[in-house]
Amino acid sequence: MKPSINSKLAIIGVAIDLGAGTPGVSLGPAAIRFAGVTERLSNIGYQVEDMGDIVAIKPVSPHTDGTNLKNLDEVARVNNLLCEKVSTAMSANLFPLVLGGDHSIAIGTIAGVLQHKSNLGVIWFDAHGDINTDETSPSGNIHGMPVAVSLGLGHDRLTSIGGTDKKLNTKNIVFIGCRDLDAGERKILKELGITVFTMHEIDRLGMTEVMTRAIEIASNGTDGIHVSFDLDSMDPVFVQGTGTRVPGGLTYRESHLALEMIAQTEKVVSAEFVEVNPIIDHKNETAKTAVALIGSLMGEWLI
Ligand SMILES: NC(=[NH2+])NCCC[C@H](N)C(=O)O
Ligand SMILES: [Mn+2]
Ligand SMILES: [Mn+2]
Repeated sequence: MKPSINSKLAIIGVAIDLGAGTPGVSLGPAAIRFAGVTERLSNIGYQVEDMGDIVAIKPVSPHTDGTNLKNLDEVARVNNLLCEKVSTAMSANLFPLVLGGDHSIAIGTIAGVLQHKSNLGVIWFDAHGDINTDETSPSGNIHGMPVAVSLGLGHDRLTSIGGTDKKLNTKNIVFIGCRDLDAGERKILKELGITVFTMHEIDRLGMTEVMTRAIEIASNGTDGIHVSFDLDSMDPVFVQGTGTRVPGGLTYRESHLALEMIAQTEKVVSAEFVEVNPIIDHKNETAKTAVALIGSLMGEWLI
């Protein structure tokens, strides 16, 4: 089997749970490595360089600057480091595969990729919208905000990461699998005209049609596609080990089919798999699922 994309790959772990409400996703990178991610990718012909983990340190007091943003200082510090690390990997012509950690790390990953790809398309798999700002967030958890930040919306400690001029374009972002959007998020999504394929559209149109449309949106006028995969996009029966489970999600095969179709485009420049929480999991199954999904995105199934 031949890798479908850049054959040199960097694994970057981010051991952080400070952006999430439930502790434990900081152990995600270890769980995914334990489930054999490096071997799996080596077996399909990738040259894998493990760049190790960025480790978050729990602050004494969670609040900063009088905002409702939980752990803002540390989430910002970690994402600045991640932005640099992703950018360094891409400068060395390595495909950055980022392992979470909570979804706040998409802030650093995307900021890093934007240093190299100024017209980046994004396919975002999630039960949630992750497009809250400090003003709309019901929780203050930063993992519910990375899409907004990557568009330049929200607190400047976050939007400044990687440079305020390097942001995503709303017309090239597409969501897959949403089924739990906050009122404020619906408003933002509507105002910005962002395409969302909720579970309703997936049920109606089928995953093949949804992905055909999604790939078109993320490809149109872009210089690459970033895949951000929150394990909670899948149905809870497949992912016990994730903190914000919502019933009625993607099936195992729907998820794989989607990633396989993206792999076939050969336009993927970076990816992240987030919200794997081994503490609440059963026998590391969620990390194993993540590794299998990574295999599909990286072209394992291609003959
Ligand atoms: N990456 C995630 N799992 N995000 C869940 C976000 C939940 C909710 N919308 C919030 O803002 O708090
Ligand atoms: Mn989610
Ligand atoms: Mn998410």
